[in-house]
Amino acid sequence: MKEFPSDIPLLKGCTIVIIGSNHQSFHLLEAEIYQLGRVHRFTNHLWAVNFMKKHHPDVIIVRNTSCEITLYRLLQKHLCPLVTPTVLITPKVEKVKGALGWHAGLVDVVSDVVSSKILKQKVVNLLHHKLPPELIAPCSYLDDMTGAFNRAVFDKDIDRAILYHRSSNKPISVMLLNFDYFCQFNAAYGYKKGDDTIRICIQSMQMQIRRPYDALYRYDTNTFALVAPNTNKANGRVLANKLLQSLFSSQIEHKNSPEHYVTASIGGVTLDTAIAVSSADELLMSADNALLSAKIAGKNRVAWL
Ligand SMILES: Nc1nc2c(ncn2[C@@H]2O[C@H](COP(=O)(O)OP(=O)(O)OP(=O)(O)O)[C@@H](O)[C@H]2O)c(=O)[nH]1
Repeated sequence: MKEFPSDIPLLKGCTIVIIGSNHQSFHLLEAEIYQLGRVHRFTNHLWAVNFMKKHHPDVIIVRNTSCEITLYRLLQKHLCPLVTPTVLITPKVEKVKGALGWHAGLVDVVSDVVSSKILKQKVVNLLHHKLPPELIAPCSYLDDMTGAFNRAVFDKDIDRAILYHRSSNKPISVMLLNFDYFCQFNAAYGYKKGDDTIRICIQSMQMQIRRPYDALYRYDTNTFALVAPNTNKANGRVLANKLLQSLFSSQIEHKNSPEHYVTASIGGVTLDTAIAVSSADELLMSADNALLSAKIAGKNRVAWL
């Protein structure tokens, strides 16, 4: 078998993420991968997802005997389709092959009895065929300023969330969060400080969002959307209040706000059996109306429809 030399410039500095249990037999299998570039290994898939949001890997290898499908769904949710080639190593190749993931960047499913040399060669081939960055850039899925998912991802996810609700009957809470008195903030501290403040606030809110399928998106300028599947109205309100509480307790000075600190308002709506909406637009209009009620009622609060 002809091998690509692994020291050619293309492979230098590549980033490979391996996700999966930390068993000794896997170390043997993965040993050759470590020669290819910077390898980051995670046993916790959420840590891996957080890492990958910041440092876009060139290849992902998922290795987990018990829950490949759950793990893969999670990757599918958090990573932009087709951007990062993903190889799944599993004892159940045939089962997984027919299941899912192909449209989301999965390029190969290999058995866990594959040899380490073949695995390495597969990864090298992927690195060679990876799209150049200028072609990948338009597929970006994160908002550059805050690291939240961007509007394009939101538009797809909200439609998917509504379909999921229809087929499962499980509730979905959707919130719109808008910073208060932000025009005055910019006027007092400058636009650059305004940008930095939005970034810090959103990053600290991300820490409060613990459930893996909850996601935060930049919806429009200084408005952010949170979609929380399997979350009823009561729990949605709890989460919204937790976010506002954490923002307020950060005590970021805002001398032109009556609260003296940066605050935000949230409008929420829960899609459940009591509410029938025909489209994402209708759902978002309800969340927007709730946001307006929170603003009219005095800001720094949650209003729910
Ligand atoms: N620094 C900064 N400012 C932004 C950004 N996006 C929007 N803004 C500013 O936010 C202000 C608009 O926010 P609005 O929510 O419409 O109005 P507001 O002044 O916050 O008033 P309320 O929402 O009623 O409290 C404008 O001054 C925008 O320039 C951004 O990315 N960075």
